[in-house]
Amino acid sequence: MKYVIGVDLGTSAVKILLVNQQGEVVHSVSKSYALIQEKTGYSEQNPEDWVAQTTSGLLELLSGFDGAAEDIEGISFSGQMHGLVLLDENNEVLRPAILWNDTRTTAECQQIYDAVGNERLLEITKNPALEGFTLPKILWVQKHEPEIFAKAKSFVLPKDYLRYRMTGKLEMEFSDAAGTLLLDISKKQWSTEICELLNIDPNLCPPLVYSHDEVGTVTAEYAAASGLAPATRVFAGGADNACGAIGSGILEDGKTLCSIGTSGVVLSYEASSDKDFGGKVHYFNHSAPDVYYTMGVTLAAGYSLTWFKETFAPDESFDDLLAEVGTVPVGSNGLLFTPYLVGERTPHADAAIRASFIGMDSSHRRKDFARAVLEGITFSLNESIEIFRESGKEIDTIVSIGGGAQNKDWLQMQADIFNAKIVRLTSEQGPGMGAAMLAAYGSGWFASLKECADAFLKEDAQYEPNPANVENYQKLFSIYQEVYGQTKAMNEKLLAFRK
Ligand SMILES: Nc1ncnc2c1ncn2[C@@H]1O[C@H](COP(=O)(O)OP(=O)(O)O)[C@@H](O)[C@H]1O
Ligand SMILES: O=C(CO)[C@@H](O)[C@H](O)COP(=O)(O)O
Repeated sequence: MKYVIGVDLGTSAVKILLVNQQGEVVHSVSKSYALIQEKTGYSEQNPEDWVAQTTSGLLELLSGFDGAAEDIEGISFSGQMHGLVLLDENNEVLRPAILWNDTRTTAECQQIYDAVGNERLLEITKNPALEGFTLPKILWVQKHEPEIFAKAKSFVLPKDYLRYRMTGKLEMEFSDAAGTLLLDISKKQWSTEICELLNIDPNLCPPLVYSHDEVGTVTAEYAAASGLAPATRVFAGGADNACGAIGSGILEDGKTLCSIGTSGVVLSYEASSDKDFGGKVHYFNHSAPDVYYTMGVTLAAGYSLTWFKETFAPDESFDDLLAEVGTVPVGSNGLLFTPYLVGERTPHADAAIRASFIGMDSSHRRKDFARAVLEGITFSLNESIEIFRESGKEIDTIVSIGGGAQNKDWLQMQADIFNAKIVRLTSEQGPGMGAAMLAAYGSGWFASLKECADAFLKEDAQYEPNPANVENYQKLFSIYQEVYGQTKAMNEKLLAFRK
């Protein structure tokens, strides 16, 4: 039997899947790492932690594997998007990585609009300047840490750095490059125009490859450290949302995905780059060759739940914390939560907004708060679904993945709030499975990713919307939508009091 490995370098943890030729996950390991949040709006990680935890995860995975390391034909990656890893001339990391949920760069977004112009930026990149994207982070380092920036010879994204440490070779692939705001997404080339307008040396941008491209094999040094065989073929991999789409079979028109990880995403397949969403949703290159996807992003989706657990139930598991949410009625007995803990992206690109609980009553107990948190996250994702429906997309079935797909009450809530059938696959680990599928396709096991998806992906359960709940949630959703406008100015005044 032959195998492939999919490595999902997430924000909360690296998840490693060993997958056989039938698409079965025969072994998986997860290793977590911390976020560094020194100030409000800041979010960083140490790239060495990603490497150390992946290496230790691979060692654990291989020690529990009864085949030979040589049976593992290929490895590929899925990575948290947009995070800036700056490297010097020896490819040494110059500073901690600045992550996708770091929103310190509002001034740099304005700098981009001033230099490039809103319309031209949209023409080239198909996206607006958002704090989370990589280019504003590069400009922030250029302005605030000039001595570090002077030493920078290249930049990569999180999983590209991890892959570099395995192969000794530096590349970026199209699906992650799309989230830098430096890629001409239709031409699939770095935009020298944007680089010149912002005084960025285009040589900082690494060579571009496709997600399924073989970029080398594992170095002898990394093989010795991880237990992998040196002949293991390494494939470039993709942005976690692009890989999540592959791992959920979002490979043709009309397919929609909801992913609740640290962030939350509603994603839709696009065959071409010529649709016009006016920048309301992100528009990126897929990890399937030469196609695209659009998506709306909730910055703090699973992160809101994690925050709630760590603050109010640090010693309990997610399952224990959520055990009673099914006994609380729709609407959490009048308690409403907006998940703006670190600002928001879709539909409100706003780094200053913060979260609210509205309607707290002395009768509310922890289970009401827990349900309100789940409902608020799901309402936020529903705002992206509304944008897609308003653009004419028909959304009647949604594949749900990520940590959020582990809870049955939450899956039913998604069906009721999205008013669509929710499908859960046998593995909710879409991005890791997508990465494994890129390795399987790259290794020549299948003629296309679609063929691989047909062989590997299986439905586990379906959740149908309950009409009475749908009606109540529609009323609650319109109240939810008012909260942003009602709290925006107050949050701006509170900015001065934040850490
Ligand atoms: N049993 C569970 N039930 C519901 N949500 C969960 C559960 N376990 C984890 N989560 C949520 O899933 C999130 C992690 O999902 P994951 O897809 O692993 O994220 P990432 O890829 O960002 O590291 C956590 O933030 C948490 O809120
Ligand atoms: O910024 C985005 C997408 O634009 C995030 O979706 C990141 O890619 C992180 O993903 P998770 O760790 O939540 O999976």
